[in-house]
Amino acid sequence: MGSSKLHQNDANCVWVDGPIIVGAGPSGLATSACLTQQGVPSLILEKSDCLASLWQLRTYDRLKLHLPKQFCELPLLGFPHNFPKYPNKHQFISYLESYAGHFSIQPRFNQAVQNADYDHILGFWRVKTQDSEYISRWLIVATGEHAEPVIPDIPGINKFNGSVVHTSSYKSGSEFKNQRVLVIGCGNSGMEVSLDLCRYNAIPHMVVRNTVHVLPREMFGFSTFGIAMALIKWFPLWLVDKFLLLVANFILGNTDQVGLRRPKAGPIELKNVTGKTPVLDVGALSQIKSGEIKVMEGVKEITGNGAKFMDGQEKEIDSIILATGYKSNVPTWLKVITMSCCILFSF
Ligand SMILES: NC(=O)C1=CN([C@@H]2O[C@H](COP(=O)(O)OP(=O)(O)OC[C@H]3O[C@@H](n4cnc5c(N)ncnc54)[C@H](OP(=O)(O)O)[C@@H]3O)[C@@H](O)[C@H]2O)C=CC1
Ligand SMILES: O=C(O)C(=O)Cc1c[nH]c2ccccc12
Repeated sequence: MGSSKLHQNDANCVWVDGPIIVGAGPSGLATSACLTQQGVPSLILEKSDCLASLWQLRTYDRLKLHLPKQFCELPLLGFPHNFPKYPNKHQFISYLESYAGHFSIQPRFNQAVQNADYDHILGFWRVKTQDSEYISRWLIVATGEHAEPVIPDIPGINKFNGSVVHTSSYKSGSEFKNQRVLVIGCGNSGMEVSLDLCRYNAIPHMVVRNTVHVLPREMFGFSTFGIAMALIKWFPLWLVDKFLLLVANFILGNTDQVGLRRPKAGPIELKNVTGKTPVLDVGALSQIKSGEIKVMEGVKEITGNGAKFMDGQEKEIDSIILATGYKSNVPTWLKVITMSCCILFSF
């Protein structure tokens, strides 16, 4: 079974047996594998020329999963046993490639979906890419929340003389040796990139405009995420949040003192309400405490060779890294969501 049989006519119209899945990332692959196991064919349309393009093309060299492997494996086929607790990106990609191979998943690459419309009269989805129209009764959206980088409009940034890159193009601090680097954003990307920069003797200035929950990656040898997921089965959410914060303060100290103020809502409540992920500390915090990573309040303005901050400080800067996160691109191509015939998946 695996990939769908395709019926293509001269007008580049392709009839797909089974669902069309948009996106060959972890969710798309997992969905296709589960359908295959049930004897249902499917077809994955992938914008890029490879699977898991976010992982292959838009992650930095030293990236490791920050959740233990048992929380990141896909259904039906787990990680190889010799993988470490926190697989690196190369291991994760090779796992996804063998996963696709195992289930004979062959995405159609270089197919950027431009428009998906449900024909209510005929009961079909019409999914248009740059060179074909695919038709199926079912559409599965698996393009994730990280399809496009968020590039904020920061006053003066166009006049900056140095380089400006988003974290999705950042590979390693080797390109920033001895530079003063402004890292805008303090999510997991901002923290990990700042740490990587320190390892190459760059001087990161990390902009923190808001509150943030920093938690240790592990508590007493167990992953914080695993502890949180186990406790939430037995205790109310507020109590688990209180426990996590108590232990986090015990292990990390009071993060307020280094300019990382905690939100009023606890880490799990915040994730549930706003989707904001806690930062799992993999070493940046100790670099902040020792002053290697400088925490700056929000940016007011970028100048030709530096930045002015909300608190009135001014700094000379050589490069800027936007660690400002990602967004979904679904609203650009899926105009009407009919929940009964469209399923949204997120890894
Ligand atoms: N090792 C791993 O497994 C890693 C996992 N990840 C995951 O990838 C996902 C994306 O993470 P990430 O790329 O950090 O994105 P996030 O969306 O988590 O963080 C973006 C950060 O940028 C800030 N920001 C956005 N716009 C501006 C602006 N105009 N000025 C100043 N600050 C701004 C946000 O602040 P505010 O809160 O105010 O909006 C926030 O601090 C997360 O789920 C994360 O956990 C990321 C890196 C490593
Ligand atoms: O890494 C992610 O994307 C997460 O969502 C991690 C996460 C969500 N909720 C938590 C609670 C405690 C520790 C980690 C997490």
